[in-house]
Amino acid sequence: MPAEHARIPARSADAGATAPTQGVLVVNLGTPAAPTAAAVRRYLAEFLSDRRVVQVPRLLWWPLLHAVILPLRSPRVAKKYALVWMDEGSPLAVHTRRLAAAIGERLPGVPVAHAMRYGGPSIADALRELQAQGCARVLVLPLYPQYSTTTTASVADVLEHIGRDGTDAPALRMVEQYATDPGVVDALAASVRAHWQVHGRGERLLMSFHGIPQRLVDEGDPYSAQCHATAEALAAALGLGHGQWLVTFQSRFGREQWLQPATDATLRVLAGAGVGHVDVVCPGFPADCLETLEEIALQNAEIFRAAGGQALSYIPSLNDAPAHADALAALAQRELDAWR
Ligand SMILES: C=CC1=C(C)c2cc3[nH]c(cc4nc(cc5[nH]c(cc1n2)c(C)c5CCC(=O)O)C(CCC(=O)O)=C4C)c(C)c3C=C
Ligand SMILES: [Fe+2]
Ligand SMILES: [Fe+2]
Repeated sequence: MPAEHARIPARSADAGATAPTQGVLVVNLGTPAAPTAAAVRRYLAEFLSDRRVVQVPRLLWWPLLHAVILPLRSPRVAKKYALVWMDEGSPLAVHTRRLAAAIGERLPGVPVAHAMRYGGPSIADALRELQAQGCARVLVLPLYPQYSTTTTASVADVLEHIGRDGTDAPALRMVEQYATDPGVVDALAASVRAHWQVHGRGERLLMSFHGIPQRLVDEGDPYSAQCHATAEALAAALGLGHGQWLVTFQSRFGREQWLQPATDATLRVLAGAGVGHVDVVCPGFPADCLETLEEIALQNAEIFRAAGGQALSYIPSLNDAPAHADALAALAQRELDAWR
């Protein structure tokens, strides 16, 4: 299934006869610059001010965010970041940077950059950089395999603004989703099999995706359906039968009903039912981050053990694995070829 893409108008759409130089911009969510309360607060302030992420009316949300949520949450979350921080920085930043470089190695003659939706490097700066390298057209590849209004559409918002604000910018297209891209699904399946070879096979494979409010799905957000499509494709590639795998949703934020079933509650149920070993893979996270390394591999592993389970085995994200870079470079190349 080809990745869908949206055309985003840009002022400087090229009209020349020679093929314009094409570039690729890999975009991820963003992450704090340091595992400190101050840096986490700056990051969360930008992230949680995005109307795509929190839809509470601003008059209510702004005071609640700045007077309650940021002061309470930032120091607590900073301690979690500190547990998974790498020598070169936040895992999300490190893996995104490495993956973009690996994609670039596979696309000779095509400049490849990376950017973050929140924090830096900014999408605007990265596009200026690609333009300075001669790119008249840039394919934007958000590292969100499943489309959501909370994530992908927020990247599109930024691109639309850049296309409209009158500044000279490359022509832009965006990959909207690649939930069942065969190359990525095969890379995921190979990574699960490799993990089983080294660590043995758990009694269940739990596929845990980041949640969103159920209300958004009711309003038409295709995210949940695409998570299930990814999971079905991965289960098929692994030859898993009914009962051997489950889809769950993690990282709930706020008091609203989020997508069900929840990863932590499911782990408690499995442990209570006598399941000793579970494997957890997070196919919605192309790069390891706080939500995989701390929430799943540390916190949920502890929840599972405390509920009577023996071991939760976390299968890392694909990160800059060669098969992952191969698949995303091939996806980008197909999109670039179709844009000639
Ligand atoms: C699959 C991608 C993601 C979706 C969909 C998503 C929705 C979403 N997230 C929040 C709130 C938070 N998410 C946080 C961290 C975080 N989220 C994603 C991805 C998706 N989020 C990633 C990759 C990360 C990790 C970032 C990192 O630095 O490693 C956080 C920050 C951590 C915390 O304070 O707990 C928040 C907050 C909402 C509200 C939402 C949908 C409405
Ligand atoms: Fe999130
Ligand atoms: Fe979380």
